[in-house]
Amino acid sequence: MGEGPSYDDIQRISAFILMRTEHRPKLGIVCGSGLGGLGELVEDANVIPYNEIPMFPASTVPGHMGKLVFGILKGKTVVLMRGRFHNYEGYPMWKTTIPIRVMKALGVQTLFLTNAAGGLNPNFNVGDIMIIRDHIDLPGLTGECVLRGANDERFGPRFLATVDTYDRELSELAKSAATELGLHEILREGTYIMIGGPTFETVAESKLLRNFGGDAVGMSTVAESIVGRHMGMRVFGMSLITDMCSLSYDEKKCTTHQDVLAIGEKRAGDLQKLASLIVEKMTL
Ligand SMILES: O=P(O)(O)O[C@H]1O[C@H](CO)[C@@H](O)[C@H]1O
Ligand code: HPA
Repeated sequence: MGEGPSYDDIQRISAFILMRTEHRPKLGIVCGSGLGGLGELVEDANVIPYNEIPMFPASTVPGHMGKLVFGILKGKTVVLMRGRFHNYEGYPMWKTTIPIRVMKALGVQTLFLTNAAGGLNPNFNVGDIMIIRDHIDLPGLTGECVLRGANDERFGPRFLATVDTYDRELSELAKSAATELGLHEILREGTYIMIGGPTFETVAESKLLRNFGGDAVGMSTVAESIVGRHMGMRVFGMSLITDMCSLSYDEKKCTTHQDVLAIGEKRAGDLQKLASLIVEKMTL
C-alpha cells in the first residue's frame, strides 16, 4: 500500500480499537471541516481520541476534533471520524488515509465522505450541498497519487479502475432523501477537484480548475475515496459549498477558514438531517 504502514500495522491498529468498543460498524463516516456535529447524534457512543490510537496521526486543523466515534446512528452501527487528515498538514498522502484502511479492517463496507468545498460552478451558491458524481485527483495526476509506492495485493490491485468511484445507487438515494426533506433546491451534483492546499486559489487557479471541469474544490476526500475503492468499499461523498471561488478580478473574495467553519455551523442542521436520512435509508 502506498509508502505507508504495512498490512500488519493496520491489523494491529484495528485489534487495538476492537478492544476499546463492542460496536462492529459496517458504515464509516468522515466529517469535513466544521461538519463534526453529526457525531452528537450518535447514540450509545464510544469515543476514542486519535492520540490514544497507536500509529494514528494527530488532527491539527481547527474544526477537526481528532476523535473516532463508534455507536448507533439511525439504527445503523457506524464509526465516524470527527476530524480527517490532510496532506498540507505535512502528512504524506498515504498517512492521511490510515483511518480508511483501519475502517476496512474493522469490517466497514460503505464509506460516506463529507467535506467543505469552494464553489467553482457559477450556478452554485454558498450553502448548497453537492453530491460528488466524480473527482479530479490533481495531486494524483501530477505524481502524488495516494496509491504510489509498493502495492500490497491484500489491500487491493496495483492498477485501480476509477471510473465507478462514486456509487450511483447511493447518489440516487441521497437525491430522494433531499427531496423528502425539501432540500432539493439546494442539492447539486458535480465534480470535486482536489488541490494540495493549504493556500486557497488565486483567480487564475480558480479559472483553471473550472476549465478542467471542476464544480467544487477542496483539499481532501479524493485520497480517501481512492483508498476506499482500492479495498472494494462502496463510496459516497457530499460537499457543503462554504464559499464561492473568484473567477474574475472584479469579484475578488478573500476566503478564510473561519468563513468555511461559519457556513458549516450555519448549515449544520440541514446537513445533519440529510446525512441522517441517507444513513437511515441505506441498506448495509
Ligand atoms: O475537506 P475538509 O476537511 O472538509 O476541509 C476543507 O476546509 C479547509 C479549508 O478551509 C481545507 O482543509 C479543505 O479541504
Ligand atoms: N478552496 C479549497 N478548499 C476549500 C475551499 C476553497 O474555496 N473552501 C473550503 N475548502
